[in-house]
Amino acid sequence: MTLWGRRPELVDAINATGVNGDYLPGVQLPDSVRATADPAVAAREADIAVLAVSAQHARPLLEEWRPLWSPSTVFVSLMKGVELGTNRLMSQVIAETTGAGPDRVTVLSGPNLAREIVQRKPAASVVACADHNTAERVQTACHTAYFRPYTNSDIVGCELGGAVKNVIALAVGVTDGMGLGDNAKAALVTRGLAEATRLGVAMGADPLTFAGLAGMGDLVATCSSTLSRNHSFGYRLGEGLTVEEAKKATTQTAEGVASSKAVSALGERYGVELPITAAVVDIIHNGQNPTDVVDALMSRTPKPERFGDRGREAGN
Ligand SMILES: NC(=O)c1ccc[n+]([C@@H]2O[C@H](COP(=O)([O-])OP(=O)(O)OC[C@H]3O[C@@H](n4cnc5c(N)ncnc54)[C@H](O)[C@@H]3O)[C@@H](O)[C@H]2O)c1
Ligand SMILES: O=P(O)(O)OC[C@H](O)CO
Repeated sequence: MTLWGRRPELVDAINATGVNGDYLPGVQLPDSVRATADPAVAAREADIAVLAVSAQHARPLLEEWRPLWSPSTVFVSLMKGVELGTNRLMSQVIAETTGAGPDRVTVLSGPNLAREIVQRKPAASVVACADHNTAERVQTACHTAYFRPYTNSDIVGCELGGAVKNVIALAVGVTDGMGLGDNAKAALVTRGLAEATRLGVAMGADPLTFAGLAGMGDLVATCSSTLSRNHSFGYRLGEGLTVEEAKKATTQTAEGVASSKAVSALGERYGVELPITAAVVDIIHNGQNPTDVVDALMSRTPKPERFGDRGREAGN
């Protein structure tokens, strides 16, 4: 297994010690992992390419790498973000930049905090692909005694579940940082799930996907874990840090920060009301005060929890 990294000094350190000290200090990587700073070496003979850079940086890299892939390489996106500007899901970015058809583009999404996985604690996930055989191939490749992947044909639902949960985790982090309690957290998780489901259904996803690992599962993990970068980022804002201060204090990617704007734009494009996402955008991108935003969210017009019995929900 070959791991590509940007910085030659980190690549050399990984090969010399078997440890990625900048991202996973203290974790011994399997002997089978070799690192390289040369993307051509990593792509050469790659049957399966796992893509895990931050979502806003994926397109330029993939464009640069376009000539490197074999025509049969299967792509697995771990990226839980939506591209700013185009509002494209990562599977769409991968398809556009590699030329791969739907049978070669998969998404792996679920409650998968990296630190717990490298500690080999049990986790489950979903491999989504339009082609069931490809999904099964990736499922087999990553199934271990401590990692249990399920297949799913709903790529849009799985991907959107992963991207929207980051935005909701930011919101939960804010209310946790403000000391607003567990009722507020439960309300945001539940209505956040409704928000993700509404948008997903409008985009052609199966609503039941959001009750699964890539929906509810990932919301629970991300909104309740101190390991979550999105939750931690929101928490800092809730404690009173400015957005710039929170960015400085965050060394890894909190995808929801940029993606909140893209998710909000998707809501506008598909005519879906996303009030929690709008609240996160107001705090992070429009300079609004968290206390005012929470007040505004709570004082919205009262609504039924659901309209009718066909799963169409009111805005929350
Ligand atoms: N860490 C997790 O627990 C976890 C779990 C599931 C999914 N993900 C998803 O995986 C993706 C990556 O997250 P992460 O945790 O690895 O983030 P990270 O911040 O730890 O690492 C991001 C990586 O992208 C690289 N990168 C940053 N800017 C770059 C650029 N301009 N060009 C090339 N490379 C660049 C960095 O060098 C780094 O290796 C995100 O979409 C995240 O949502 C993360
Ligand atoms: O640390 P976060 O907030 O990016 O979340 C990591 C994973 O997506 C959890 O499944």
